Amino acid sequence: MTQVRAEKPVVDYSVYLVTGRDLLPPGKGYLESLKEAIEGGVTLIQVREKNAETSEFLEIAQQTVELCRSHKVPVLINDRIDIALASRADGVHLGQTDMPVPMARSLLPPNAIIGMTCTTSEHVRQAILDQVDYVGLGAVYGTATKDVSAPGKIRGVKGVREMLNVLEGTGVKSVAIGGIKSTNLLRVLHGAVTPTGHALDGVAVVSDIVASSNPRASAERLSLIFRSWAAIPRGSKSFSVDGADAYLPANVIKAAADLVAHLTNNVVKTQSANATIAMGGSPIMAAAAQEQADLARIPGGMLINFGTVEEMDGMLAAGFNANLNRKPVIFDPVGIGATTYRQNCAEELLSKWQPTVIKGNAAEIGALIQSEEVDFPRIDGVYTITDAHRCTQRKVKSQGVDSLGSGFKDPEAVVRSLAQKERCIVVLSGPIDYISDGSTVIRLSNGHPLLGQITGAGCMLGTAVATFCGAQSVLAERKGLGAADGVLARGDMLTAAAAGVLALTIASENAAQRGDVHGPGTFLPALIDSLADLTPETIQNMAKVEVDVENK
Ligand SMILES: Cc1ncc(COP(=O)(O)OP(=O)(O)O)c(N)n1
Ligand SMILES: Cc1nc(C(=O)O)sc1CCOP(=O)(O)O
Repeated sequence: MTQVRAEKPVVDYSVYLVTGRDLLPPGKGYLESLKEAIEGGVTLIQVREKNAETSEFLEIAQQTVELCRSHKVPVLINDRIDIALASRADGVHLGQTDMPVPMARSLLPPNAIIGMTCTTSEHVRQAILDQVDYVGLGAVYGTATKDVSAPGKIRGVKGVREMLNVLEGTGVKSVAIGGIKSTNLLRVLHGAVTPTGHALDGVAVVSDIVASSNPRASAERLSLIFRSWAAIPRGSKSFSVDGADAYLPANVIKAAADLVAHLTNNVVKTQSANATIAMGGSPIMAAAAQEQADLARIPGGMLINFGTVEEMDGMLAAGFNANLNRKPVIFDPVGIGATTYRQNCAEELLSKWQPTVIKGNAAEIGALIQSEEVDFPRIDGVYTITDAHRCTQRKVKSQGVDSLGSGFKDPEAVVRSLAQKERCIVVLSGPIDYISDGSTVIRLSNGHPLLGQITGAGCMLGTAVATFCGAQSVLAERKGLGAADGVLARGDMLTAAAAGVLALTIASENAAQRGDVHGPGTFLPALIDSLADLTPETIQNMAKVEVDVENK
């Protein structure tokens, strides 16, 4: 341990490599791999030796410290205070069953870095009391590097976010660990942010670097993603809002023949495909998991509508690959309130990928909020959602895939809250449509009652949002806007979601006015016609828009 330093070193936790010699590819030396990883951008090293005898562990630790000193990268030792002291490392990482932090602190020099593994919020609270320097939060995902199969060990991105909430205002740093790779890093970083903007200080990885035959390139990828993400100011808006005009169709573009991939239910496939074409998009109904990687490379939007919940593998792969390629993902959790199975599926999907937009009716949005808040009681298929802050009761019923009842007492608060929690745009459909990014709420009052008399109108709304978000992201990319790798979808997705809702609801008003429309049967084809006839000017003239910006 270097005794001369009186103050704690400033540690960059961003790309934290935990070693694992057993994972090295054949022919790759430990120190060779480490050096390349450091050159690629690793900022902190932990020597983790689960099978070595003390003498071997010490030798490895000493060699690591020597190499890392010359690169000015701090070294921590997993579990063993004695090895940390003997190798003059910068500190230790302790697990829940290792030596208690106060005892470790009393043995180590005052400037030693101490990190602690946390799997629950309670662990985090204790770590704060113990004044650790940082916490390792996980496991985020399953991993072959360590046995995390015990119940509750895999926390997902939401679990990490929950633990981050506890850290707010404490100054204790945090990294996430477990199954993190360059392919899911951006999704982890984006999802693990609290409503006030508190985010991870870094990510800890083993296999993504150690098992690589090119650890320099692997570290560079992780480092680039982390830095691009960190460069985006959290809490800042990607747009400025002066009033409703900001959402009117100077911004409302017609989709320019970009691909809109649909994983949608069998009931609405034909009409959703026709609606997409009418809006200028190019639909593909593609549900197989095996084709999602190819599809995601084509610019446009990705709609995941689980109306008939049959293709879970396809939906898991679709969102994951869309995130990977920065394509907007529109999630329509049709009928999620109807069965526990659907709720579990939504939970699984949202832990695997980050939606850009969640679109649902009152029952669907209510069910999603309920699954976020454990103390929302569910009573006989009626969701009684108690807002702990306001002590009000709101009731939204779910029956089949339709919502009953009048919706929420405070829809603005609901969409804001869900958007903040899920870190995406939320569209709550109904007689008035509410759209929020967690701060701004847009209210749109267009639409016609005939929309409620045809099947799949809600699904077509999802299609319209996906078409406009897809087109917006393609245009943003073409203009070179927001091309940083740190964003999951390029372009102003709030405006695009509003544009999609306006397109369908205004088209419904125009269709209903036609002389040849006598009821739902004649309304549906007229609606497709009206979508095809829409112009930005029509939307501009007919849109009923109000915007509410939250002043924090
Ligand atoms: C950064 C980081 N976080 C968590 C762990 C896990 O530590 P622990 O719980 O002590 O388990 P083992 O690593 O000892 O198996 C870690 N090592 N690093
Ligand atoms: C060492 C470790 N600790 C974990 C925890 O959850 O506490 S997961 C883990 C292994 C992480 O390895 P990889 O990056 O290869 O998935």
